[in-house]
Formats: sequence, C-alpha cells, structure tokens
Amino acid sequence: MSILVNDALDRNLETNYQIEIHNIYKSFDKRDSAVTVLENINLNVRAGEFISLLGPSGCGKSTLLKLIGGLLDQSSGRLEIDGHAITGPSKKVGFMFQKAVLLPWRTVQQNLLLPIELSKGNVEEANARIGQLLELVGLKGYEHYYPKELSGGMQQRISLARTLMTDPDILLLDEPFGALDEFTRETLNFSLMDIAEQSGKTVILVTHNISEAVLMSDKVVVLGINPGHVLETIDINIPKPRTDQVMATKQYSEYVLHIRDLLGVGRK
Ligand SMILES: Nc1ncnc2c1ncn2[C@@H]1O[C@H](COP(=O)(O)OP(=O)(O)OP(=O)(O)O)[C@@H](O)[C@H]1O
Repeated sequence: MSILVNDALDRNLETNYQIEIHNIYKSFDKRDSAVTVLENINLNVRAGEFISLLGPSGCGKSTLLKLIGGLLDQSSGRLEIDGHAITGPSKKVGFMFQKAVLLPWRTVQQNLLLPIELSKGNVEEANARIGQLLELVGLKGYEHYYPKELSGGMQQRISLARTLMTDPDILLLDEPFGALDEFTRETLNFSLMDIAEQSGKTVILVTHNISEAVLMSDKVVVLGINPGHVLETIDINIPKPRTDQVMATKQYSEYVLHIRDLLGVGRK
C-alpha cells in the first residue's frame, strides 16, 4: 500500500468522516477565460448524516453535488469518499435529479431494473427487491404501470426507488421535488426523511427552500455567490424524528431567521 493511501486511511479512521471536502476550487473555461464557480469549499460529512446545500441560483450547488458524485473534476483541493479520492462515478453514490426521466416505453418495474442492467448487476436478485422498494416509497403494487399513468409526484417516487435500487451508501439529490406542488413536495420530504432515517444512508440535498433545509437536515451548508463559497455550515440541533410540530418551535424559527439573514432575504 502506498504511503499516500495509508495517509488517507489514517486520516479517515481518525476523523470518521465518510465524505471529506477540503479546500475545493472549481473553474469552468468560458470562451477565452476561466470562471471560478466554487472557492475554498470545506465540508466533512459523517455516514448517515442529512446535509442540505442551500443558496441562491448559480452559487454552485449542483456543481458541488456533481463533484461529490464524480461527474466533474475539481480544479484543485481534496475530495474523498471513505478515505479514497473521488475519480469518477462510484457504486457508493446514487443521484436523483429534478426530472424523473423515466423511459416511457418501460413499465415501473422495467425502469427500476435499468440501473441494474446498465451496471450488469444481478437482475433476478434486484427484481426480488422491487416490491419492498415500492412499498418504501409508498407505491406498492405499481410494478406494471407505465410512467404516463403516474402523476408527477408518483414519478418522482419511482425515481427515488430507482436511485435506491443499487443500494448506494450516499444519496445525492438535486432539488428532487422542486418541480412539484407544495403539498406533494412536503409529503415526499417526509417520506425521504423516513427513508433516510430507516436506511441510515447519507443524504446530500440541494435546495432553494430554507424551511425545508432546516426541517430535514442535520447540517445546512449556506452558500454565497460569485464565486460560490460557504457562508456558514449550521448544525441543526433539533431531535429526530421531526414532525410538523417542529415548525411551530422557537428553535426552528431562529434557525430559519438566521439563514434568511445570512442570505439577505426579506425586509427588516
Ligand atoms: N458545465 C459547465 N460549463 C460552464 N459553466 C458551468 C457549467 N456548469 C455550471 N456552470 C456555471 O457554474 C455556475 C454554478 O452553476 P450551478 O448549476 O452549480 O449552480 P446552482 O447553485 O446549482 O444553480 P441553480 O440553483 O439555479 O440550479 C453557474 O454560473 C453556471 O453557469
């Protein structure tokens, strides 16, 4: 084993972090110059934590998520999962985006099997888990439906089940319910919290919604813009499981007001 790998393992055992983001910078080439989109990003995440990335449009939330998911390379800095540098997409990580992108000619069951087929996994074994996953996302019995027969919220539930099919340790969710109405979105947020708590998976959620971030997260990373940087990482010390009642507490409103202040939202 090389000294470098040993170093990384030692550091990870010491800190017990599943994801380590250290001094990350990311630039994109635009025409004849490079534009810095993320600057000096630091974040450590423990296994099973629920983290929200919150900030204005264009502050680099999706870019940061893609860096963690190995879909982009950082310009500089260190990014590790379980003590290993992220060099590309990994089976440990599952992605979910705002649009479900289900294949219309495939049934729910066939859509759920797609990531297994693509990764040449054991289809028979995966097939046996479909019923259980559909139950988890509240769509038991929908195996043979086609996407067009499902509402937007139901399609997002299927998309979440598809992300869970490969049993990743880390869920990277990019505004997964952002295109849905408020009622459906709230219901799905609670489902997601249940799933995260039951499965012990790590969740990193990109959102524009302050209340949602505070309600759901162990930590909220508030980002500023131009270039994207961490304004503050806030530990949300509200006991779990969290219910509607949390939103009526002074503690909850203090977190929300503090983040609104940080982001310069509202009128004083
Ligand atoms: N592949 C790319 N090439 C060039 N520039 C990019 C690329 N991806 C993102 N950017 C730029 O990086 C900046 C951050 O984009 P990003 O999508 O990460 O922001 P965001 O905070 O997720 O925004 P939103 O909340 O609107 O989705 C933007 O200025 C965007 O134009």
